[in-house]
Amino acid sequence: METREPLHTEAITGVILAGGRGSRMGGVDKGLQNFNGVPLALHTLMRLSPQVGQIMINANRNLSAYESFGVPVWPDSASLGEYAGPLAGFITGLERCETPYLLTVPCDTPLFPADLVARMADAMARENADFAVAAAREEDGQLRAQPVFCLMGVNMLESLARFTQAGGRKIDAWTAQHNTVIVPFDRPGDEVHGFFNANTLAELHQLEARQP
Ligand SMILES: Nc1nc2c(ncn2[C@@H]2O[C@H](COP(=O)(O)OP(=O)(O)OP(=O)(O)O)[C@@H](O)[C@H]2O)c(=O)[nH]1
Repeated sequence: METREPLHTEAITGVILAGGRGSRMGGVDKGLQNFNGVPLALHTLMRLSPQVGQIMINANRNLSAYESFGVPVWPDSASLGEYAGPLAGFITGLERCETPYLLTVPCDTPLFPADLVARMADAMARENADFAVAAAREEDGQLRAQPVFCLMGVNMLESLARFTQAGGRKIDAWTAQHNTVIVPFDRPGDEVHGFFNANTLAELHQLEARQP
């Protein structure tokens, strides 16, 4: 297989996915919940900004609160119906992206690696892949893909539109249709809790205690 040119991180736009219902957190707007005194989406923004060329937030509520963080904020279009899941945020990101590549990150995983984008971009270029998806070793010792951490070319929009119009809603079912490289983040030195996410307020408080 032919190896592609290196993929420069300036060519990547990061989209912070904060558009969910947050039902396991009692229906609150997850991205606006504080993590060590900083709203989760803003914490994510600060961690992601040095890693990408551009950044935006995908949110469906409290848009002015997100806008106060100083980056573009885009809600999902109505085309898939309300709260269609993370792929609705992928579509929004791909439609609004002004660079050749888009990286998705959730707003509820505040300790994700500082070298996330560089390693995903390297792997994608090395394998000449359509997608790079992060993987992390979970508490049971298994290495599992974290499909919401996904790097792709903006040319994937057409494929995603087709997939979702046919009723598809699962990220991994979509990426499986293409050439995907899984990028493990389990080297010695990688933060063990890097991909722990907070679905409930109790999990959010547990994560605060793990902040290095
Ligand atoms: N744009 C958009 N993003 C979503 C939607 N649903 C989930 N997400 C995002 O996808 C990521 C993973 O979401 P989940 O934890 O599965 O869903 P959630 O809505 O945040 O929380 P629960 O309702 O408790 O499942 C989060 O970053 C969410 O903000 C949606 O309908 N639209």
